Amino acid sequence: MTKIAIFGVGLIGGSLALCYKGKPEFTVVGHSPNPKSVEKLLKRGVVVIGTTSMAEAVADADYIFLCVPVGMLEDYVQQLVQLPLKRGCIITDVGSTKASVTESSAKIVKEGVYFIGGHPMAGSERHGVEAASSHLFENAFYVLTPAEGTPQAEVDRLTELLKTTKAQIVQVEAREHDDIVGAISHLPHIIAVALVNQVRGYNTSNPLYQNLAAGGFRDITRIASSEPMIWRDILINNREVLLKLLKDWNLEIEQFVKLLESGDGDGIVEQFRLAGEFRSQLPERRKGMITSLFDIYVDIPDHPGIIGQITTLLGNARINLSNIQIIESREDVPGILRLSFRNQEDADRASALLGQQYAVHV
Ligand SMILES: NC(=O)c1ccc[n+]([C@@H]2O[C@H](COP(=O)([O-])OP(=O)(O)OC[C@H]3O[C@@H](n4cnc5c(N)ncnc54)[C@H](O)[C@@H]3O)[C@@H](O)[C@H]2O)c1
Ligand SMILES: O=C(O)C(=O)C[C@]1(C(=O)O)C=C[C@@H](O)C=C1
Repeated sequence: MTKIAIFGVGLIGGSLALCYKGKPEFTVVGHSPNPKSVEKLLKRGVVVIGTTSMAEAVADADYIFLCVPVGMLEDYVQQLVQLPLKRGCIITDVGSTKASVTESSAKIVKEGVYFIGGHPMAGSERHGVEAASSHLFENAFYVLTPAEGTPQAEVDRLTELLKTTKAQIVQVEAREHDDIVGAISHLPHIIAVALVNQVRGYNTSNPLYQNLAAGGFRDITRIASSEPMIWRDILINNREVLLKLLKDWNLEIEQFVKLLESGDGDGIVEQFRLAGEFRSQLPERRKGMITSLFDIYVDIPDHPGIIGQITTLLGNARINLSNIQIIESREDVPGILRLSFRNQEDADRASALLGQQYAVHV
C-alpha cells in the first residue's frame, strides 16, 4: 500500500487526490489546519482520510505533496523535516515557481528523505476543492526540478507515481523553469490583469465598454479572474525574472507605439504575421498549452438546445470534438461558436457537415 499525504487540498491538491482516489493500491490523506475544511473534503469524498494534524498526515507516508500557495512552501518543508518521516519518503510540491523551494528544501531534508520540486502545467482561473478534477492533468506537461545530487532513481520513482495523472513528466532545471514559466504563464497573468483594469477604468464613465466586450477581450483576459493570493505569491517569488520580462514587454509595446505613430501598416502586418506563424507552429493542443490549431467558427441562433443539436450532429458522424466555446451570445443576434478539433481532417469534416445547416467560418 502506497500512502500519499496531500497538504492544501484545493484545485491542484484536490485534483491530485482525485487521480488516486478509489485505487486500492493507494491511501490518500488530506491535510488542512482548518477542521471545517477537513470536514468539507471528507463530505465531498475527495479523500477518505482527512486530518488537521501534520504528524498524523505524514506518519508512514511514501509521498508528501505540498499544494499550498507558493509563499508557504518553504515553511511547510521546515515543519515537515522536524517530524518523523518514513525512510525513502519523497516530499514534492506543485508550486508555480521552482528555484527557491528546490534550492532551500534540498539543503534541509534529512538523510533518507528526498525533496523533488514539481509543477503541473495545467490549471484554471478557478480555485478551491470545488474546482478539482481527476482529468486536470491529462496530457499536460508536469515539470520536475530535482536539485543537483538528487538520485535519479528517486526522480524515477516519483515519475512512476505521477503516471497515474496521465500527465507527461519532464525534467527541467529549476531556474530555467522559472525563466520560461515566467514568460509563458506569469507575464500573461500580469498582462491580463493590467488590461482588464485599464478597461475597468474607462468603464467607470461609460458602461458600454463592459457591454461590448466580446470574444477577443474574453479570450485574452480569462486568467485575470485567477485567485489573487495564489498569484501574489507567485509574482513576488519570481519577481526578478518578471521585472526583466516586463522591461522586454515595454519594448514590444513601444514598438507598436512607433508603428502607429508612423502609420507603418507593413510593420503592423509583419508583427501579426510573425506572431501567427510562431503560434501555428506550437504543438498540437495539450492541456496547459495554447488553444488548438484546428478551429472552426459556426454562426448559430441564440436559442435553447442549439449546442446540443450541434454536438449531436458531430457525435452521430463520429467526429471527435476537443473543445467548444461560445464566443458571443446575445438575444436575437447570431452567436458564434468556436469548435476545436485535434486534426485538420476532423475540422474539415465538421465544417462540411455543419455547413449544410449553418454558416461556418474556417
Ligand atoms: N491554479 C493553477 O492554475 C495552478 C497550476 C499549477 C500549480 N499551481 C500551484 O498550486 C498551488 C495551489 O494552488 P491552487 O490553484 O490549487 O489554489 P487553491 O486556492 O485552490 O488551493 C490552495 C490550498 O491551500 C490551502 N491554503 C491556503 N492558505 C493556507 C494556509 N494559510 N494554511 C494552510 N493551507 C492553506 C487552501 O485551503 C487550499 O486547500 C500553488 O502553489 C500554485 O502556485 C496552481
Ligand atoms: O489555464 C489556466 O487558467 C492557468 O492559469 C494555468 C497555468 C498557466 O498559466 O498556464 C497557471 C498557473 C500554473 O502554474 C500553470 C498553469
